[in-house]
Amino acid sequence: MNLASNAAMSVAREKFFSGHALPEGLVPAPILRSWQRCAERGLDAGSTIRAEAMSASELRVLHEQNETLRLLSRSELVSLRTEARLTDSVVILTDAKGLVLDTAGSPEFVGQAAAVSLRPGVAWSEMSTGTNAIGTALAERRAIEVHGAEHFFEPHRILHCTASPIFDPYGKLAGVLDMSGHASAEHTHAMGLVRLAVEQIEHRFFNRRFDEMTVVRFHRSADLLGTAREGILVFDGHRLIAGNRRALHLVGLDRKALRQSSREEIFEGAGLVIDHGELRARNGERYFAAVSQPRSTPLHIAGTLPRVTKPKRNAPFLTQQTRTDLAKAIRLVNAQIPLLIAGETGAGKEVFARHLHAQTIRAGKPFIAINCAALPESLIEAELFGYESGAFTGAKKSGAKGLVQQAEGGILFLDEIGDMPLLLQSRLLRVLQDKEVAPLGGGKPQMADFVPICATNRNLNAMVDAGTFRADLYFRIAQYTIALPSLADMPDRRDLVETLWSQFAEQHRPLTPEVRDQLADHHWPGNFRELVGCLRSIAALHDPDEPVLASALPRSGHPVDAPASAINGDLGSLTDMAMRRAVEQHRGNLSAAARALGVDRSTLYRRFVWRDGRP
Ligand SMILES: Nc1ncnc2c1ncn2[C@@H]1O[C@H](COP(=O)(O)OP(=O)(O)OP(=O)(O)O)[C@@H](O)[C@H]1O
Repeated sequence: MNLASNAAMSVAREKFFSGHALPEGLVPAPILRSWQRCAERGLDAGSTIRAEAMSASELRVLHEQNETLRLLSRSELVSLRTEARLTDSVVILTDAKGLVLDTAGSPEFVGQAAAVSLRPGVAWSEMSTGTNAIGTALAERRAIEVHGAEHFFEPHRILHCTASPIFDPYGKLAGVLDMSGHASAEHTHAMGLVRLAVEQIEHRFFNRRFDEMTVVRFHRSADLLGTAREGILVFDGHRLIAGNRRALHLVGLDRKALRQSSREEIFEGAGLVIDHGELRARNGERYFAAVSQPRSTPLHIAGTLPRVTKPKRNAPFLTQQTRTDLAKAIRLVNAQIPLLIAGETGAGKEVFARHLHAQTIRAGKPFIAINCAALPESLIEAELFGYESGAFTGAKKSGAKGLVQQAEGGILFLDEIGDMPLLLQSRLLRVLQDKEVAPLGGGKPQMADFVPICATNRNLNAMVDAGTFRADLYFRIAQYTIALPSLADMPDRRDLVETLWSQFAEQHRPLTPEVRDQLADHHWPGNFRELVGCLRSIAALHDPDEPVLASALPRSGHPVDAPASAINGDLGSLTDMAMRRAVEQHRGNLSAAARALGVDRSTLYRRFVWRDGRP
């Protein structure tokens, strides 16, 4: 700031703080609005600022509450740190209330910044710290620079701060990224750098959990699709639920439209048509577009967006303990620490692992599941590590990528790890140790970046003692073990039955307390798999308006009284009947029958192929 503007600022402050007049035209409008807000709240520019710092344990809680934001911002903080060191500045990440989470940058300036309380745990909202880039960006909900004496409080005159709010995909404030340096230095690029970094962070938020939505991504250049420069709109059925700045700008909307506007309004309103990978606007502008549909809906790009109904993918039922375990597991996976999930069959080990994956920083990357018990021993090695052309008789000419390589950047879920043959255990151990994998047939080793999550329903410790499981592999994969409870050990089974029923039979009448209690008290050796299968079958066999009678439920030795056709037998036969009916209707096509019933194909296999020996 030059001498003339310094003088103008002195006049402006004098006018404003003496209460004589509003210094309109002498200070930028957003700064003046901020001064007014501060004055209205009774802040006194001449008083000393009391910055209340947090205790170490309070700061730990704050960090935990903002774990996702911190993770998604980490690489931006690291890359801006270099720039900050060059300009003798500091980069600051705050939460949505302006509480400082992390700082990085020039060690000298970090020291000086700490003297004016720019340190973790301190609040930089306008109401606590007066006009400043963090607080004012939050209040104005836009990027802002606050220079020297534009700060409300005198001691902050030494600062030049640039900040931008960070929004999550749903338009909610998630935090602020700020760069602060000496007011006397040049900060020409600060605004550009902060904006770019925030764009990256906001884009990273979209990598998470939109599998079940229709996501439209577009950009003028095909090369920039998939980068932070693309526009993104996310639809849940017909409703616009998420979007980034670029996309909202193109369709002439702001964040307030999220959750309010429908796909038809937006596309018709802006005259947009999606056709063969292109998004065309009424004014003739063309964009390259990629549309991803909910996982189970076939891809369809031509014409306007297809109508899709959202398939049901309910959040799993978790006990209080499992929720606590999940929070820990997210942190461990983010720190690349292998996990072991132990639990009886059907206790939900894979469901838990998938739910966990969706909440880690690897969410946008693959989740590759392999059941070590289901693959013939001779194939596991090739399946896991891939092979070069001609590696063995029957190998594909082109060779094949192994599951380990397919899991690149994501999670490799090794189910029934106790069933992995000893020889392969050594190979897996080497891959985990070296973080490198060489395809069969003498292929060149390649770096592998994945986090292994193993699952077992066997006692691996006992297997180690018996010499059937390698101790060194056990220590490697079981750095942290999560034990999922069997249904019999769950404290809140009534709640569980009600929740699952409302998910799988939402059209049906609620269960009566008597029926619910009987289901909750029943012993389910197949755990969730069995209970869920049973509830689905009951729902399939009952008219939604018909109450489920207690007599239709399992009680040892009690006949099952199903509606329409009386079946004698226990709950198993009720389930069997629904399954057989579905298999017949789909002429023996197990995949189609499983889809219709909403169960895994493996469930039908288990019941028909393994038990009866034929479908
Ligand atoms: N927490 C849960 N909430 C609701 N349903 C669940 C939950 N966990 C599992 N299920 C249901 O049970 C079925 C089996 O779960 P999953 O395959 O995760 O079990 P598992 O422990 O991996 O079994 P296995 O040891 O036999 O491989 C799922 O398809 C789902 O329908």
